Amino acid sequence: MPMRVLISDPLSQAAVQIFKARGVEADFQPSLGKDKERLAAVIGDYDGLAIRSATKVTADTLAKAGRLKIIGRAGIGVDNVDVAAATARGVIVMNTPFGNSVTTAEHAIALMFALARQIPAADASTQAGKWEKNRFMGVEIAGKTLGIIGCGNIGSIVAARALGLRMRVVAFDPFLSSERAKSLGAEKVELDELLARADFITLHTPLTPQTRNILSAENLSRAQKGVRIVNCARGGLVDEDALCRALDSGHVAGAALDVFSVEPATSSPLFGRENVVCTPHLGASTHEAQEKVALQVAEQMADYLTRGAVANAVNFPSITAEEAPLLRPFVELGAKLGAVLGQIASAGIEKFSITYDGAVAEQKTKAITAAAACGMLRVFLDQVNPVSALHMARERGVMVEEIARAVESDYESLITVRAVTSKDEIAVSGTVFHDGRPRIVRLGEIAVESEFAPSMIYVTNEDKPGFIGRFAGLLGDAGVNIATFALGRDRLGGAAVALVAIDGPAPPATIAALRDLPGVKQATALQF
Ligand SMILES: NC(=O)c1ccc[n+]([C@@H]2O[C@H](COP(=O)([O-])OP(=O)(O)OC[C@H]3O[C@@H](n4cnc5c(N)ncnc54)[C@H](O)[C@@H]3O)[C@@H](O)[C@H]2O)c1
Ligand SMILES: O=C(O)[C@H](O)COP(=O)(O)O
Repeated sequence: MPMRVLISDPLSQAAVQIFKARGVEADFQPSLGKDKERLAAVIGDYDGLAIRSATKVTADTLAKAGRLKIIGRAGIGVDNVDVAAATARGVIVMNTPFGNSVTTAEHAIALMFALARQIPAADASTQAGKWEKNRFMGVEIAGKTLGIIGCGNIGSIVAARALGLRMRVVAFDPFLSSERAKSLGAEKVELDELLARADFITLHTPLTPQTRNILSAENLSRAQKGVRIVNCARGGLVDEDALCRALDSGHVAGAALDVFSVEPATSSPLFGRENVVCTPHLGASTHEAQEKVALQVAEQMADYLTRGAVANAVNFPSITAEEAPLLRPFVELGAKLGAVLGQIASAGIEKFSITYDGAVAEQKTKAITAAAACGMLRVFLDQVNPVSALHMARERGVMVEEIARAVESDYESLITVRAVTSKDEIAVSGTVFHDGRPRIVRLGEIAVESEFAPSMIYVTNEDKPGFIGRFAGLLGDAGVNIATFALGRDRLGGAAVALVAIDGPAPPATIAALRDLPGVKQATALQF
């Protein structure tokens, strides 16, 4: 069945062409996203959902999206998607982090000029035939200080443009290094200093618990009298009621807002003021930006749906289309090793660790770790996939640890999964040979080499004469055909393991009988 994608927001039609060219069916319904009920009614038919900011993907919507594998945001902010709920359901959420940055930075600069020269009000007055030349006295931008709150992709582009306009730039961003600030030509400052020095403040952070109301009543009062504020990032960064009061008192000389705490913003106490300029979330709305984000999101989504490549996902590590085939055998190995661990564990798993030795340590190990955790959890849970596995492990209190070491071993690449249970610690190691087929090479500390088969029996026993004959005889008497038989022991007369591939699932009665054989410590049926 071909993959199907729903485009539920007004993306450029270029996205449809890309999906088609890549063999993915695309349904272009650009206003559907605004209608929650209709979206919930149809979402179950799709493997992918391509959106902008109007479609809200809630946990309820996701609960109806049984087939959904990926949500692609043609833009930057994914705050209209319940990413935690998507992750828990194993749905990849990806965005296009750079496609509209220049356009949005340009909108911020345009809004700053609109404020400085009161262009919207002057335009309305002039077109009303008033010619009020003396009414609109502006402020020059050159020589003024611009305070940038959030100096990531868009903030840095704004900084570069502002320096070109001969402004001084100060930036507050806890994740901006002084070196990076210097290379941008900006001065890194704390928020209080920015507030005290800026003539214009522009916001470019996501909306997070830390940034919500970052321009609160208190912080607005700390800003210079006559400050002008631009918000082209997210509604909620500025306390809108406090801003109204600061505009009323004249402490804030003007504000230009592209985003609002409630959108669509069809009424607001901020509306109708001469010194307030508003646009309807137009930051990303240029032909160029929309073409870029639509093409990029369609490419990324098609790459994932058809080739397993992951780019710009906010809830999964990136894997390029070139890396995907190289990674695949290790992902398969990880999943199978995890499945062994989950099936042989005799008590609840408290900690899961995975160690990468040799060449594999250079690969995208996070994807392998996710697959291994998924393999382990799938023994206990139906609804888990590599995207949701780490979330589900954490939710169940299982600590996950990943260790990558460039050490040499007997194998070019060696992966060891280990589980600490409430009773003991168990470990399984494996590798991928040049034939691309994963193999088990160690169970605990005992070397034993075996390929994976759909049905296997795992036995640990005391190394005593006659055991193998009794074991094979019991299987023969039960009509269980042995395909391969791998044995290992730590020392003569010590602990031994057997890994037996059989043709068809092991009958439970046979496993029970195996457990009764003298010297057997554990007998477990394995399924892959
Ligand atoms: N109006 C629009 O149409 C439009 C268009 C594009 C992007 N945006 C929004 O603009 C925002 C910024 O986008 P970006 O691409 O620059 O993102 P980005 O991730 O590159 O940059 C965000 C910056 O904010 C900083 N930050 C985070 N928490 C902070 C805090 N508490 N205080 C100060 N700084 C903090 C981060 O360190 C980062 O450098 C996003 O929310 C995005 O959704 C809006
Ligand atoms: O985060 C973004 O990319 C912007 O808010 C753009 O939103 P839009 O795609 O709805 O214009």
